[in-house]
Amino acid sequence: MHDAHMTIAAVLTAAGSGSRLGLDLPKAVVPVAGEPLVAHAARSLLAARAADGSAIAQLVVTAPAAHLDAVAALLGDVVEASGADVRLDVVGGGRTRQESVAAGLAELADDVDVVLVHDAARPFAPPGLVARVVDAVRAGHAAVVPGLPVVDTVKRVGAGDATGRPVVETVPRADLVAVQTPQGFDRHVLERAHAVGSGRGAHEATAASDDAALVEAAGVAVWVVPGDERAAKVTTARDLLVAQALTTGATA
Ligand SMILES: Nc1ccn([C@@H]2O[C@H](COP(=O)(O)OP(=O)(O)OP(=O)(O)O)[C@@H](O)[C@H]2O)c(=O)n1
Ligand SMILES: C[C@](O)(CO)[C@H](O)COP(=O)(O)O
Repeated sequence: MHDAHMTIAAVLTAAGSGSRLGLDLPKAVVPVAGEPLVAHAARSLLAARAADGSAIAQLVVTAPAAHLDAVAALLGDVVEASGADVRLDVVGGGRTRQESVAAGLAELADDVDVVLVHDAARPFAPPGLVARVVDAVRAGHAAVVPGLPVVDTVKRVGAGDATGRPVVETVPRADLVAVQTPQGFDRHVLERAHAVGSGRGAHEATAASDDAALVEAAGVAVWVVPGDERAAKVTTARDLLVAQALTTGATA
């Protein structure tokens, strides 16, 4: 894990439908500031430089089946504009995010040692955050996630009725973080975690909502580094309005 010549790849998940956003287009190809979310996310990944100056060498994008060619053309332009020598692969996604990441991992080049997994739905994760995650993996942590403190009071609730649910307890929040992407991994740790957890991936009810959960379930420690508010996820129509406002400088 301390080899200065490790090769970095990123799996950029963009194959979701965006059902909570509720538009006709898949979420990753919805434009903000004139460009689809997936293009913004890819540009940020490619702009990142680790402490030793290294950058992402392979970008694997998971895309909706009906948009494979369009996403490949779009991301080809982003890679070309970056001026970097980057291998680009675009693959069809799976039924869940977990399956999509697994499909992306299957495309990794042999010499890749460090894998980032990032959501196109987090289009404005700054390059500095990407670098922070890579540097922590290189420092010896096999699994690294960015996390932000939880600002609301958090309560566990029980089964209720049509009017609401009863509080079971107030959860102490000092030790809680809200986890973002990109998440960074030793390649073999992530591949093994996906292999162990593959039986969960077919259905949303059982699939892991992030890759670190699969690594935890495989018994490997996960390390948290400071997250960044700019890496917020676009999930709902309101999130999209906020992203549009922040990129144009307007108030939301
Ligand atoms: N089968 C899937 C589902 C999700 N994703 C990606 O995983 C990221 C996080 O998922 P989420 O925000 O839940 O996206 P959607 O599944 O598109 O949204 P929704 O749950 O509202 O349908 C997104 O970049 C999304 O494109 C994916 O690649 N393949
Ligand atoms: C991976 C993730 O973005 C980390 O916060 C999140 O788990 C995705 O969750 P979703 O249920 O797919 O929105």
